[in-house]
Amino acid sequence: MPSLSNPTHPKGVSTKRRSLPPSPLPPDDVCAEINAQVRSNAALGAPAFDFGAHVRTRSYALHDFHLDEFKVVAFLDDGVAGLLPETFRPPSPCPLYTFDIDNAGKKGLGMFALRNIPKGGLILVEHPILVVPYLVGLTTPLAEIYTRMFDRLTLEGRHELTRLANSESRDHPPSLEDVVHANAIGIQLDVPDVPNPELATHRAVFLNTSRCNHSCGPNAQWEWDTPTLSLYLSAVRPICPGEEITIQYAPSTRPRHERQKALRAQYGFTCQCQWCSVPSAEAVLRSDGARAALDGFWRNLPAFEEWCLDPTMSDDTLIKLHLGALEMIEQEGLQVLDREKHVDAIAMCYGALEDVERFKTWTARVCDAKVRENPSQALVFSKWLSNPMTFPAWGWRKTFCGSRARV
Ligand SMILES: C[S@@+](CC[C@H](N)C(=O)[O-])C[C@H]1O[C@@H](n2cnc3c(N)ncnc32)[C@H](O)[C@@H]1O
Repeated sequence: MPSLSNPTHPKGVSTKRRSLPPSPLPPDDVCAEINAQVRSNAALGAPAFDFGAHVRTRSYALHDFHLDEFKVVAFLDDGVAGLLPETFRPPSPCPLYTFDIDNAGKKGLGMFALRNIPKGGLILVEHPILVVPYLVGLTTPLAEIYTRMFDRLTLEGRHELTRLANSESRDHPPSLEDVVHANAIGIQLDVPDVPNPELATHRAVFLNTSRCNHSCGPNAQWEWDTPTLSLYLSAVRPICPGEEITIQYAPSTRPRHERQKALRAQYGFTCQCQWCSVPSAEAVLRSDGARAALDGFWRNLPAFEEWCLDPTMSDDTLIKLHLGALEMIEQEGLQVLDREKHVDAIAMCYGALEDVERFKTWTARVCDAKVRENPSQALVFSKWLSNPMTFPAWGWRKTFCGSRARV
């Protein structure tokens, strides 16, 4: 694991600009196919993408970033490279001895916890070894670009990179392109505000995080941080020593058959996670139902203000819905879905019902959760905790719908 503790790092030296010549315009059918793929991919956020214009306006260069002892090689659009900070800030210190890489059975290798990791606990902080655009707007073969990148890595970096998993393609020996595709994590870099900008999504390969297998009920999540050029991996629920540390490669609220289809199409494997291996058709139905309900939860939920004003809804309508969501999150291992929003909403409902005791219980839970991630918000909630009547919606439901049975 590289040490990440030095002060600031120079941005790194890029090689000559336009290290690859601009491409001729690709054939119409190629453009149409890529346009259809990119436009329909909600995660890329580019519904009007135009590959022809993309290729015409792209100019790339290779960059080396020397961060402490670690070398990052990036192939970047010039506009994107120009938006990177002049110096990268040092990331938070990396916790020691949180994980090991070990055998994960049919999934190959995996990452396993070496000690108890609390919910929200940092598991690892890591720079990528390679960064490439999600879609390279050049007709230069990708293999050529990857070879150039590979040649710039340190000996140790090359060794580690080639030991990562390959995609499951059986029809040719694994190439660097296979390794990148099997191991890349989609990070977002800033793009210039110009017509036909580069896509913000980039593929980044990490020597440790790329060992995390996928789970449809993952116990960890990552966050990308451009100012430090690093990824932060943290636990979304408590993790025990020996437990495998997993992340999600694709959103996990779709039904099982759709999740499996997407993972096969995008990554070439059949998911073996515990949530895909439930024992019976009934269990699959139950799981799919819960995931569908969570997927549409916020879209289908009556607004808090509407509930406060509408006497035809019962006092516990929203509370029951949020408690149900919390139960489904536990059942499906979907703590990645921000359960705190439900806790927050339940506290608000009790405030609107002037239920001091329950308002305090749930607000205390909100405070606990926010202390780490948003201390200034935690302060506001702790003010409401010590004096519930300062909560802005205090008694709204009671005022508008009259006094009703407590829930
Ligand atoms: C990013 S790598 C993860 C680490 C990998 N297992 C290794 O040995 O280095 C992705 C590959 O791991 C395997 N994998 C990850 N999650 C899996 C899962 N839930 N079920 C089956 N295989 C999985 C697949 O072979 C996939 O192509």
